[in-house]
Amino acid sequence: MLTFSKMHGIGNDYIYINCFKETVTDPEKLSVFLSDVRFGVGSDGLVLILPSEVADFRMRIFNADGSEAMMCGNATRCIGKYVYDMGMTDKIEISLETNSGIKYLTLYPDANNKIESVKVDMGKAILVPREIPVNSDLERFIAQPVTVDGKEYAMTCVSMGNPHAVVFLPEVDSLDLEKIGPSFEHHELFPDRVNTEFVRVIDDHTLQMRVWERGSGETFACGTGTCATVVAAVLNGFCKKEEEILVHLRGGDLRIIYHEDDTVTMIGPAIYVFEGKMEYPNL
Ligand SMILES: N[C@@H](CCC[C@H](N)C(=O)O)C(=O)O
Repeated sequence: MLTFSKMHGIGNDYIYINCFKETVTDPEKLSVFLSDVRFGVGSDGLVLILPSEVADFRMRIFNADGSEAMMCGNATRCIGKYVYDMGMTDKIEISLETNSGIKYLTLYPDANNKIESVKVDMGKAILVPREIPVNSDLERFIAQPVTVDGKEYAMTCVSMGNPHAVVFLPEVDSLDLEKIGPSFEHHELFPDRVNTEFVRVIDDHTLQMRVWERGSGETFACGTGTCATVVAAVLNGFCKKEEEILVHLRGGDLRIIYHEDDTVTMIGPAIYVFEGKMEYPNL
């Protein structure tokens, strides 16, 4: 039998497997299987919690289509909660190895000594320039023109270990993400595909965001995408560095700070939903 847990960070839900106890032989296929709501459990993908030789723990994250990603902001917070609540650590400052380097987590326990929220030092944002002549350095990064489904958008491309294209729009509620999301994801500009954030600026401390995730479709939240969004908002002059920005997503809110040294801090909740057991599927 395979024991798994379902957890979510503001609705971005993954199946978590504790690989200190379980062995997963084919995580790509297992992610596709488990993510399916009818034949599996239903999730945005699969997260493995593993031992690490360079940090306290290690994370591997697979999208619902089985592709492995470099980083996942919401899963970092959930792993922080999992390892503390399950008694795998008694530290509230832990390090987590990811495919995009080591991330540092601060865990905040509630009155029952269960973790309710987690702060993650997400490392440095990397700006992705456009390859056309420009007048200034900043112009190389912001408002890059892209034509999608015959319509022109201005996007700011930011890597948080994984790639994000951030598009600011006057409103995002009426967008047909099932249609434009895949067109961004598979656009010829992104041979490795891309996560796309559609963002409305509410004021200089508040943003609203919807996201189409590479490999999983529209999700209720994306941690790395929210960080990329705040970085893009600062670059475009909507927000300021060192100020806490509240981002409203479909599943809840995240608090993000883009620092002077280009590192990004993310703060948000982590929720344990249930533990399950299943026969290891015939993949
Ligand atoms: N939901 C995640 C990001 C998951 C990976 C992404 N879809 C990719 O392929 O890069 C988050 O919270 O950051």
